Amino acid sequence: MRVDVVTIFGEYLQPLSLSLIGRAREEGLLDLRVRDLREHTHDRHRTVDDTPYGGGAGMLMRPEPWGEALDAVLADPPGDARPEGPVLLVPSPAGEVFRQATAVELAAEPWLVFACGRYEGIDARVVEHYASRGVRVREVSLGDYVLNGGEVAVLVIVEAVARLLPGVVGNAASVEEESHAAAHSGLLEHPAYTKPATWRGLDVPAVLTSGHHGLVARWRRDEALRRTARRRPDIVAALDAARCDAADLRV
Ligand SMILES: N#Cc1c(-c2ccc3ccn(Cc4ccncc4)c3c2)n[nH]c1N
Repeated sequence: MRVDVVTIFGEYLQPLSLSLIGRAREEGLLDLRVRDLREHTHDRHRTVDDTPYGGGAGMLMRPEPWGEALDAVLADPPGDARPEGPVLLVPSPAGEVFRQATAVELAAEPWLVFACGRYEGIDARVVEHYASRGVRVREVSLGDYVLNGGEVAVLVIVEAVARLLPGVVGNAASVEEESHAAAHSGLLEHPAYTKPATWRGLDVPAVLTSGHHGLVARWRRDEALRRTARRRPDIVAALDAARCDAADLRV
């Protein structure tokens, strides 16, 4: 997978050189390229922002540098790019919420491009322009809280997507068994334990040392349901609704 990131704070993305994602880059599973938006400014102060039309607090990012930067990225496609080009991801507090299902979708793409805004965001015509040119543009949000820019979202999204690529996470089965994984029917993960069997007076649940795989599976499922019901009633409600829909289809 090729990933291009346009940003004014490239050093924010240095964590993507570490650990599993760093190794994936070294092994050629992930080709991550960070590009400096300021290279597409032409004034002495390398200005990327200006005041918002209509007034309001803060500054917005000017469209011209973004147009030049994104045109340059799109003019340099990877060999396996789809005919329809990349998915252009624009982190934004007003975006669709990024979920595991989004990560699964994006992991099937050969090329992702991120436009990392700062200040109060990017002039809206940038998204409008590239969408009108047929680029698949998605404004995405990490959730209902406010960050200072898009770089943190890129760290999260690149890690969530890259770890789904074959060969990135050593034990592919563990990826399948995690919280929110489809194989787990979207439930939260059950509690997990390792040695010692007793730690500070706390014992590992006896069923897990029983050697009875059926009972272990049942206990894990029950614990996942219990934890999900307690912490994420929204997931339980969505699963119930989906089950009702499926039942309606069977009538
Ligand atoms: N993804 C994501 C986000 C962001 C986010 C993303 C990109 C930018 C660019 C600039 N800002 C700052 C800003 C802009 C407008 N309103 C308030 C703050 C950003 C925030 N905030 N919260 C999330 N979940």
